[in-house]
Amino acid sequence: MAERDLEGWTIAFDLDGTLVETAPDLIGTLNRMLTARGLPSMPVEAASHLVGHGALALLRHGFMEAGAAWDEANNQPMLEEFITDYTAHIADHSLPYPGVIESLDRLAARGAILCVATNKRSDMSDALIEALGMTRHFAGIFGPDRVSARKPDGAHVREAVEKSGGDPARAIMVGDGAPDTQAAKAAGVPSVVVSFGYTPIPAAELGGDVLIDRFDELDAAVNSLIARR
Ligand SMILES: O=C(O)COP(=O)(O)O
Ligand SMILES: [Mg+2]
Repeated sequence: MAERDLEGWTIAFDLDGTLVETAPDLIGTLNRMLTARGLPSMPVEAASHLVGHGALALLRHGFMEAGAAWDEANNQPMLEEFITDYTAHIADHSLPYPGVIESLDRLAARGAILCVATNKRSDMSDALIEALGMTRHFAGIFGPDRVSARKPDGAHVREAVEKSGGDPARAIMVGDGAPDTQAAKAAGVPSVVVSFGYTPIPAAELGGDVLIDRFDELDAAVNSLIARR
């Protein structure tokens, strides 16, 4: 039996690029919207750095990188078109990264509360996590619409932890991008950065406290952050 040494601790996870490899489906939707307008599609590897600030940012910057004009007046219909297509393809290719499920099980067995703090809208986050059979792992799933401000605002992490029944003074954020490390810092929460996500800035330069290359390194990262406290 694992010792319940993480009782009272909450671990908040980013979703896209941290728990789940979602870029193929997100960029798939972007590419269908580009090609429908006669614009060139983007290779997933070249576009994945666009993921992390929500669907509207992905669309806006994806269209601009494809050389298309972006009219802010059309934000709402473009976002709706994106959401309709993406929802229909939400788990065509998306899968949890290797070791994620085992890692979540281990942390829960050690007594930690687990939650999700993502810039993906909550309904799509719920749908993705449910499609992958991962809902049972989380005390709560918090897109920007379930908190008062989105990452990089610290309120996103703080409120996700509190609404999950945890205490921000005993919490850790795990993410792949600048919104995650900045939100964690603003919330006074230490952060673990995964090196395999979607950041345009090198993962080692995001200002996280510990960098990991694989999920089976997360237990040790959590241990070292708690020991430093
Ligand atoms: O959907 C996005 O762009 C970002 O999602 P994330 O916060 O889970 O990385
Ligand atoms: Mg992310």
